Amino acid sequence: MRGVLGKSRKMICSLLSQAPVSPAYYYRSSPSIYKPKPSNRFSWGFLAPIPSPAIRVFCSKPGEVGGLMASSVQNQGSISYLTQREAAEVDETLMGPLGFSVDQLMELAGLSVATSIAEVYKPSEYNRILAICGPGNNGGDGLVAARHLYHFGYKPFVCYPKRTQKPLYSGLVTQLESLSIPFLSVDELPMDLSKDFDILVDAMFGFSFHGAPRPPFDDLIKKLINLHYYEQAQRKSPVIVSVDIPSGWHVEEGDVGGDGIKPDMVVSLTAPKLCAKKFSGPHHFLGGRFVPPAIAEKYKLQLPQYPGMSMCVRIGKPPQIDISALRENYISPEFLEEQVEADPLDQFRKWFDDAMAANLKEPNAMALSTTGKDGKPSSRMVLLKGVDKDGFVWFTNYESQKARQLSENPHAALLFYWDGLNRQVRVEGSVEKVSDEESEQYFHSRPRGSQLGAIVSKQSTVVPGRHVLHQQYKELEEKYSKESLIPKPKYWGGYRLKPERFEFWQGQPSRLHDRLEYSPQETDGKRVWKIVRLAP
Ligand SMILES: NC(=O)C1=CN([C@@H]2O[C@H](COP(=O)(O)OP(=O)(O)OC[C@H]3O[C@@H](n4cnc5c(N)ncnc54)[C@H](OP(=O)(O)O)[C@@H]3O)[C@@H](O)[C@H]2O)[C@@H](O)CC1
Ligand SMILES: Cc1cc2nc3c(=O)[nH]c(=O)nc-3n(C[C@H](O)[C@H](O)[C@H](O)COP(=O)(O)O)c2cc1C
Ligand SMILES: Cc1ncc(COP(=O)(O)O)c(C=O)c1O
Ligand SMILES: [K+]
Repeated sequence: MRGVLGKSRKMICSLLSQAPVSPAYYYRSSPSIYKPKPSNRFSWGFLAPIPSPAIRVFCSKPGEVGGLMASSVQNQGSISYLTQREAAEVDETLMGPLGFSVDQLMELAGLSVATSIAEVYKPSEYNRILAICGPGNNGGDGLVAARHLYHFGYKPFVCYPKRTQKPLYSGLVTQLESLSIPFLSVDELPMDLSKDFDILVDAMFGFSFHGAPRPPFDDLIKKLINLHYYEQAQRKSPVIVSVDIPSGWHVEEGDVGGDGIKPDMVVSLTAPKLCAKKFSGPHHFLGGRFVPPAIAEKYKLQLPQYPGMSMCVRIGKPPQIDISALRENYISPEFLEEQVEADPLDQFRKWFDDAMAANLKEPNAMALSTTGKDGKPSSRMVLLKGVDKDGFVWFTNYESQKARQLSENPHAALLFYWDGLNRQVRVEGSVEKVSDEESEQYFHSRPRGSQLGAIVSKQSTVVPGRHVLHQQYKELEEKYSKESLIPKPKYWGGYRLKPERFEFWQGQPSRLHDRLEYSPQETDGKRVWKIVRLAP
């Protein structure tokens, strides 16, 4: 595989176009409607000459996508949908000339399903999962997903009535058994699935489904359909997550009779199949982050970008958000008086180190709140650039709105929020400018572009347009092109807040948070920090 992928994309394409049908396709666990395979009908060369989109169809409207999880939402212009045949061709190409094994693809597919579920349904609220797995690779994806979900903190159960006797599948079963994940037979399943499970993973059939579902899957699908009636009767019912295809749906036409299952989430794999256009549930995700550019190019596949290192990406319209229902239940270690540092600065450093270790983005970003003589507060983010016994330092423009307010009222509040650690730190005190030398020194440590930016920006004044800033920046770039040192403008420098009060907040369940406040006290002529607990 490394040999093939190590070649240039051009070479891979030509290699693919000559490739015979992959024998690997036959290694897949289950028969499919494409067997027996004609010798070259589904080879790479078959699709290549079709000039215009056989595969790509329509898309969600630009701008329509947005939503709950910034990390996972993509605003795609267009997305390709695959026919049943094309899905199988992509599959066989991946596992033929591109050197993937079924095990690899299944592992990545199952992981994508698990991460998609975890993006939407938190284990604290949706814990009990039943994965209903079919006889083919869709079922295999379900088995893999169940294992990952276990490790993510869910409690999975598996119903796998038609087992495939291949090492890949028996291995997946053994792995689940070693985690003591219960396997339930169809008879052991309750008539009504609504009471015992929070999430039902529908991994019965994928893109090789055809005809009408045969036993025992016909009844299993009915059980999922029945849940819809509980929902209509306002009874709590588990959510249904369909892997790749809602089982029982026609792979291209969708829910033809309108009486099929109505999943809450579909996780399309590799690329959505045509039936996914008919999906109107709230959560449509794409998984299977393994499509090499050569395949995407050759098939003119338009797929969304996966954000960061994510294994899944939300596609389609995001659900309507009920803002009043957005909430987290914080679960953290206890934060007790006995454990905290006597000096709040040491405590701050400890928590700051934790935020660094947790890889949080810009843990030094803090909200700075000020008020002028009118007493009207205003807040904005600034970056902490130093902290020691003398206080908390940041840099800014001395003619900005905040600077005006600080000149009128030299008191301010700082706020750090470290999401992921469920922590907040509040610092309040008096503010003064840092020395000119300190500002000079810091100014020259900044990237050249930021130094020029500081000269350009008459911070908080009205600008006629972005072009004005760019023009001035360009002129300054030329002006200083031969100078090694850019002079710091006199209107730019630092402030230092000398703390008079600290509060360390650690989020806890049921809103019973820990809040420890430090305030200075004179004892025997000595200034010490008094620590008290505040009600949450
Ligand atoms: N790159 C990719 O594409 C990747 C694909 N991946 C996954 O593979 C899935 C496709 O897998 P697949 O080809 O094994 O077929 P799948 O749909 O699971 O089931 C076929 C089985 O169902 C049976 N069956 C069919 N109709 C039936 C009926 N009416 N009633 C009862 N049984 C019926 C059929 O039996 P047969 O009819 O042939 O006798 C056969 O046993 C795909 O959707 C995705 O999830 C990922 O793992 C990785 C990347
Ligand atoms: C994460 C973040 C960090 C920022 N850091 C600074 C900073 O260190 N100094 C600064 O002057 N502005 C910084 N800004 C911009 C300020 O939030 C603000 O827009 C600007 O200082 C003007 O505020 P004012 O009009 O209230 O004076 C930052 C903004 C963000 C979002
Ligand atoms: C206007 C402004 N000034 C200063 C800063 C702090 O930047 P630096 O880290 O380069 O000092 C920022 C950071 O976002 C900023 O937006
Ligand atoms: K399915």
